Amino acid sequence: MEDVLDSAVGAHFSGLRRDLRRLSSSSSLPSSPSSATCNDASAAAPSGLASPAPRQPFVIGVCGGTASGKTTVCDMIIQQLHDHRVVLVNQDSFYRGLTEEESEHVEEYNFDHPDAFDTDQLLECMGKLKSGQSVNIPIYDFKNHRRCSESFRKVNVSDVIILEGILVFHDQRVRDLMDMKIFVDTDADIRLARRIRRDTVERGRDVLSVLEQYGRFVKPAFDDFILPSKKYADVIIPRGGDNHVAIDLIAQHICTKLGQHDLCKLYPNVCVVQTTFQIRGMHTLIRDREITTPDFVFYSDRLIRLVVEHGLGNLPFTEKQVVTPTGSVYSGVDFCKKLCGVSIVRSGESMENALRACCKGIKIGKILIHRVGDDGQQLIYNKLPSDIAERHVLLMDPVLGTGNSANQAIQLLRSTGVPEDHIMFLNLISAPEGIHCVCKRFPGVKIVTSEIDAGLNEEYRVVPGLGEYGDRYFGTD
Ligand SMILES: Nc1ncnc2c1ncn2[C@@H]1O[C@H](COP(=O)(O)OP(=O)(O)O)[C@@H](O)[C@H]1O
Ligand SMILES: Nc1ccn([C@@H]2O[C@H](COP(=O)(O)O)[C@@H](O)[C@H]2O)c(=O)n1
Ligand SMILES: [Mg+2]
Repeated sequence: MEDVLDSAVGAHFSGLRRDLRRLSSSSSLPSSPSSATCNDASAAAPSGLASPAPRQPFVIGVCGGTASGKTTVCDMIIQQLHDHRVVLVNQDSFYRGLTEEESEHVEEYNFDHPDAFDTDQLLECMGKLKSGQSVNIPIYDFKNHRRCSESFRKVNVSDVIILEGILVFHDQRVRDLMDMKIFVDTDADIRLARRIRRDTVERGRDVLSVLEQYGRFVKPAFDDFILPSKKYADVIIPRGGDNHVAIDLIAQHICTKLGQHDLCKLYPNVCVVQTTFQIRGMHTLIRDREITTPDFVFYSDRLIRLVVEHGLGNLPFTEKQVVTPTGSVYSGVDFCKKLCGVSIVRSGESMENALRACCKGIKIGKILIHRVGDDGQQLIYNKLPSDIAERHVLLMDPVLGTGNSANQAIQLLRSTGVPEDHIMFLNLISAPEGIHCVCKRFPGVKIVTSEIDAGLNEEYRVVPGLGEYGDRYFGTD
């Protein structure tokens, strides 16, 4: 046991960028984005996975004058949210089709008035999407001012719904659906220039008709309906798609919101590594009972490394300046040096290599907890660095189940003088019961995990879980 207590030569580790700590994520189900094909059933979300109760999608409203760059901004946000399922719903899809008579006098028709849209149908579709049902959305043809009678766009359930259109802030019922409202603010002359180009190139109009429509309907409607709705915006983006800073900030905010599992909101010290398809894929592999031991070890190691890096990224740091080989000053940060690992034997030992790989020469202590009966836990062994009370402690156990072992280990660390807020518990999967148990008793302890599972079964095993982790990792199953 003594062998594992390496002599520390100052921790040296590669931490994640500190700002990533805000981008924690839940175990929501990444899947392919919604299909955008006509009459086409798209890929369904995978079923039977380790998701908590389904959460309502995050709804973003994007409003702004014609040709302000709404669609462009939405596309840029979607690109940045590539790890999440995002669907774009255009208010334009809900334009009422013109009757024969209206078509004959199309130049008289006001496409910029709220009555031009079937808002009830939009509300019905949005309501279904919010409640997790897929919907068929009409396809509108700007050339003949009608909806396509045979085709529709099937939109599937998703993590984020972006609703975009000139009048999406006009109706309070539509506004009430939104978790975030963005107004794209672009100069009127730029918008008119873009509109002329777009409508002549893409919508089969001539310049004169565009100018005529603009002066008669588009501009007055902007002044009467769109501009007054700007006050409802949470964020105003000047210059539309040219404003990369604003779009980055918005995408980051959405990621943060998406990443907030309900338990993360309840306990601010719970961090879930931001989910990606890679992470989801690795979880799929290690949870598969058919996987071979080498594969289980390989993918567990990859996930553990991510959790460890995420944990290290949450440690305090100090500012530091260095001189680069060009003689310039680089203002950076210095890692927290006083830290150590403690693994809960035996599964926690699987996490030691990742910690060593990140923190050169780190001291790693051990705690062995022997289960006695169903409810009690008895600690039978520990070997910890003598100066542990002065260190930040990364406590490691791949599975947080009931929370009993974790609490017992944390209690032991506390009794050696480690302050609660110097303890970070790293694991791969957490049961909500375990999170409640630890966070209620030790609210200052930080928990970093890669997924929060559904819960515990009657045998106190995490479900869907991944079985006896230690046996699977060390090949003794
Ligand atoms: N930042 C930009 N620079 C140049 N052209 C742009 C920019 N943003 C949008 N456009 C062009 O202007 C037109 C209108 O943009 P779009 O995003 O469709 O606006 P909206 O959806 O608000 O009507 C499109 O042809 C688009 O390619
Ligand atoms: N048949 C139609 C329907 C709508 N319009 C114009 O489209 C504008 C809204 O779309 P944006 O992408 O520009 O937001 C709106 O200003 C309508 O005038 C149309 O010309 N013909
Ligand atoms: Mg558009």
